[in-house]
Amino acid sequence: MVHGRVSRLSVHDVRFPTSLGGHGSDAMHTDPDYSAAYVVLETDAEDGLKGYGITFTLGRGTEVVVCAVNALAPHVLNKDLGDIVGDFRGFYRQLTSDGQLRWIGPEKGVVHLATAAVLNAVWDLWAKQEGKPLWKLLVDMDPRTLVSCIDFRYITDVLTEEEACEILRQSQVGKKEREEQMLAHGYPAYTTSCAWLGYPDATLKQLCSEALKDGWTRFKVKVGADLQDDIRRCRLVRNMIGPEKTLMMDANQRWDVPEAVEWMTKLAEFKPLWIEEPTSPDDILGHAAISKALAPLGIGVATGEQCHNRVIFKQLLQAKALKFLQIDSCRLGSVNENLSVLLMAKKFEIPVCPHAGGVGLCELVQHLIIFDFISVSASLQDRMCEYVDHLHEHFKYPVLIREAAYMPPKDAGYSTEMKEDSVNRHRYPDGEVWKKLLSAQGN
Ligand SMILES: C[C@H](O)[C@@H](O)[C@@H](O)[C@H](O)C(=O)O
Ligand SMILES: [Mg+2]
Repeated sequence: MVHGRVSRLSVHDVRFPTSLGGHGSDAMHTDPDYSAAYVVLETDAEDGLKGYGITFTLGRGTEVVVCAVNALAPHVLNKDLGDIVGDFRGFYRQLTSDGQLRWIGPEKGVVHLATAAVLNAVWDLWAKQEGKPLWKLLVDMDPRTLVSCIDFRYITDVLTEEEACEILRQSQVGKKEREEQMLAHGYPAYTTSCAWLGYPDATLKQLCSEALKDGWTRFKVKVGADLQDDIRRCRLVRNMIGPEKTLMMDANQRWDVPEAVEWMTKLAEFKPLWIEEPTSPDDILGHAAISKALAPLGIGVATGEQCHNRVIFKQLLQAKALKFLQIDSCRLGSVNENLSVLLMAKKFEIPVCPHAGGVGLCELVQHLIIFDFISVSASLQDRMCEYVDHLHEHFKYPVLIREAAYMPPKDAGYSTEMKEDSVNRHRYPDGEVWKKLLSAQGN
């Protein structure tokens, strides 16, 4: 049972110099250093368990998220864990509705990333105390308790608590079989690792042929900076993977609405399943216009990795602005808010294909999507979870990929815990890795 009072919250600025190798680069983020604001929660329970939570950042700015986490800390410190999870909706609302802090959000930007980091740590601790991996904690929870974690404010016009409960009740049928299916075969994944924008063609070719050997059948390519480059790179990848395998494209918000349509019309010959983030993540009607224009070409719009909150997802769904919905475990307000989006997607019959990669996103989001399959969507049709092959070695419970599928984690918790040594070495700016790099740069 859940027990203990939160006695300490610490937060670390942890950065990995991925920009040195062009890893993670796209048309808008040309030099990301995959980073995290990393939260550790301790309690007075004397059970040796701690809660770990991350939110993903790209390097500079992580210090700002760390500040925001510290600003939220008074809401968590000295709280009884049982009281937090016993009224999780209330606690979520307390964090996101702080009468002063909400002015610098609300439920968006830095303060929401900080909320995600803190709540991810709470979920990790809860699952650890229950001795279950997070996905299993969620799968075993009765519908009433699950929905009691969700703040339905601003979404009751499309999803009420009763409807959410009903969706979960209906999906009880066949749950056991789906859990067995996940344990045996895992959740299908696609890879983004081969075709970051900063990779030269030779690297792209080599990584693509390795991925094919490893059994990958779905590939995502970064596009959007230069049309001729895109045509060359997409042709290269399509030729290597053949006509049957799946290709996705990701523009990371590079285009205006008409530009997105024109550009994608020129890339249509490579038969992409989707174009991801064609324009500003805030432009709901723009996404709808692009979706409509590209539908006759068989190209769907995917978005969500920079979608602020459940309200924007609600409107994207209402406006028929997307064909694939990409939840993010660290941008939305943790599991609580993600649950509401999974349930809305189910209601609108839109497949969820989570955003992952970064540092730790694969570790976290696998729990959500496995839960989604078992307890909400009950379908694998048009669904897959992103995978990126970076930085897993820094995690205590790294993802396990088998035959291009995420195998359900077995360890208790939310797989958020990093190795202590990795954290120490990559702490910014005084960890060993950064001390060396910064002094080499003359800083
Ligand atoms: C800066 C990052 O690597 C992004 O390019 C990445 O999250 C990407 O959009 C993705 O879909 O994986
Ligand atoms: Mg993307």
